[in-house]
Amino acid sequence: MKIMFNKSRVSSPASTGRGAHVRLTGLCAGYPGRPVLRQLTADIPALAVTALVGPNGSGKSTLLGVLAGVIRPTSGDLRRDGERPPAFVPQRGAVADALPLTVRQAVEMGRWGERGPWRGLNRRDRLIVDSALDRLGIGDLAGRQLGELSGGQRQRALIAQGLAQRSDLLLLDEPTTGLDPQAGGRITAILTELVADGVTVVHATHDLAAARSAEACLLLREGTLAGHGRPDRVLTTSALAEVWAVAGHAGT
Ligand SMILES: Nc1ncnc2c1ncn2[C@@H]1O[C@H](COP(=O)(O)OP(=O)(O)OP(=O)(O)O)[C@@H](O)[C@H]1O
Repeated sequence: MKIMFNKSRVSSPASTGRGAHVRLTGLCAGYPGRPVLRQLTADIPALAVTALVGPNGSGKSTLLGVLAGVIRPTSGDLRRDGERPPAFVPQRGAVADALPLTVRQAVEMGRWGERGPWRGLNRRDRLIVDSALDRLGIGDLAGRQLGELSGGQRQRALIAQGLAQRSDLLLLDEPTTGLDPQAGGRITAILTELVADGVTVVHATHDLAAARSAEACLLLREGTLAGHGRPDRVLTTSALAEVWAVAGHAGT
């Protein structure tokens, strides 16, 4: 992300300071006529899993969009280490179940950013796809249609597609939503394992168990930061009650 904006700055690389992969300073962002994120100042640690937590409409997906570089900050500063564009894994519900794609074809799409959709994959691309399938434990599903898979299997295919982009920053929107606790726990464990491969992981979640197993979290309340840091310190019963009480009051 190297674009410079009038009132905001998005810059890379190596300017975040020690230990941070992304540094937000006074960051504001939203949609035309709809400000959402207000004055966020926080670090997202490198080589860790960070959970974005907050009620519906608190701005988690908007923040993911900013981190992905698809939503421009209106003011403030975003600094990010790393040269490669972030990889974004959308909400499972946003991806049509009936897409006539095999798991391998879906994961191969992760190479399009580098190769272009109309150029065939080379040997290196195919090795990267094989490795992403293996990492997510779905090599044996490679020939199956996406639409035939369970929710947890399909989610793993989407994460493998993100991994095939070979970014050092993986962003995921609610990767465990709609999964049973076992499948959700498996996804959470996989995210933790990816850190050992050199990936910084940020995911938006309503799953408190997943959030608590992250190394860091950002708790959002109506587009502002209600807390950030270690989940055991931030996601206290009183903080959660307060944030959700505000959301209830606002009718979200
Ligand atoms: N494309 C858009 N245009 C205008 N406003 C939007 C758009 N997308 C989201 N919003 C608004 O921005 C605010 C934050 O939405 P966002 O999706 O970031 O919240 P969230 O915390 O991810 O919510 P959820 O948990 O429901 O997914 C909401 O008030 C929402 O209505």
